Amino acid sequence: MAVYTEVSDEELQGFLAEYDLGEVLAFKGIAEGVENSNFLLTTEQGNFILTLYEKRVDPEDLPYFLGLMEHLAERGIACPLPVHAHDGRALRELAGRPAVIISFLEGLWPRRIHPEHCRELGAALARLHKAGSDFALQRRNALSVEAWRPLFQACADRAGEVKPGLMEELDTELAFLETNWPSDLPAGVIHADLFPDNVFFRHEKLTGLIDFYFACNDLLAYDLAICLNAWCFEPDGAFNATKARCLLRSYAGERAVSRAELEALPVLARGAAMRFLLTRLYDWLHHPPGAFVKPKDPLEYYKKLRFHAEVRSPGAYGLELA
Ligand SMILES: Nc1ncnc2c1ncn2[C@@H]1O[C@H](COP(=O)(O)OP(=O)(O)OP(=O)(O)O)[C@@H](O)[C@H]1O
Ligand SMILES: N[C@@H](CCO)C(=O)O
Repeated sequence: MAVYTEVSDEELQGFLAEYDLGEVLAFKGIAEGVENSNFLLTTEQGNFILTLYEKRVDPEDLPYFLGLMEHLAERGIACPLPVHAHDGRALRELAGRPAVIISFLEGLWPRRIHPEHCRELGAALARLHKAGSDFALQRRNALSVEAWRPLFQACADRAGEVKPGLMEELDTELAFLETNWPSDLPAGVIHADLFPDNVFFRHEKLTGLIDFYFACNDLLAYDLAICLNAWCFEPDGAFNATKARCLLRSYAGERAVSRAELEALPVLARGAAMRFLLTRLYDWLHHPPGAFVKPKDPLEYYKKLRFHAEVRSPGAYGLELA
């Protein structure tokens, strides 16, 4: 479960004295999530999430993530809003960690994806991209194509434990991606990790987007490719063209997708698969024995990578070139 740092009652009381949230009614750790420690905090003012940022979040990036949530929320995107303390600051410290209280979003993430979820997601992603277009801060994508070879090298000597011959195959694939990665497509703020567990729904209507801690400036269509991988494959590995069509068409209904973006979709989806394959492989090979967070399956993303490598035309994803 994702509570790496415990917070004592005294620490919590001292911390909350800086805010106008009233008395604490309940406080408990949240099991989901793997990166940070999250707590559900209920006060006289309602429900909130208290997050303590753990080692993998660079504190220098926090003003970008928090500023982005504020920027998007002000423009009508259903995302958490950081709560400011008396001194005006949202980013503070608790139990030796950078800490923030954010607003609580209603809804549940979907355990079984229906085409309607993908339709809702496509429109929300496009709105997020449009709302991010005038966000003033910049953050480079630290997990884009230049980062993949160092990650690959950090796994190279043990990847055969996961699948014989995997490294040889990934080496060839990486060389292809490094040569063919597009750079001249529309760019802006992307979420970069919009998996089902980061999107809340009620009765198939999208109610919120969370976890902006990989957000950065990169190609907008790359975000679409990440969602295609995370939402449009079945648990048995089969690609679901209906879900992809729903996702892409509803995205395109909100933000026009250029011909160049569509043509680049197969390579972007290969790259998106490589990114999550490598981070999962790294975590699989490097997680401490007995750690309570179960690493995610890297081979799920190997199968997605193989699928996209065979795609000859973006029509396979259900959007035709104009
Ligand atoms: N604003 C929010 N409103 C309601 N619930 C939230 C909110 N933020 C986080 N949660 C809850 O906390 C859980 C973990 O949050 P989050 O995904 O941000 O964690 P994380 O540690 O960054 O994990 P990961 O990057 O692995 O998804 C979510 O699954 C959700 O249950
Ligand atoms: N969404 C990521 C993990 C958290 O960032 C994955 O499924 O590999």
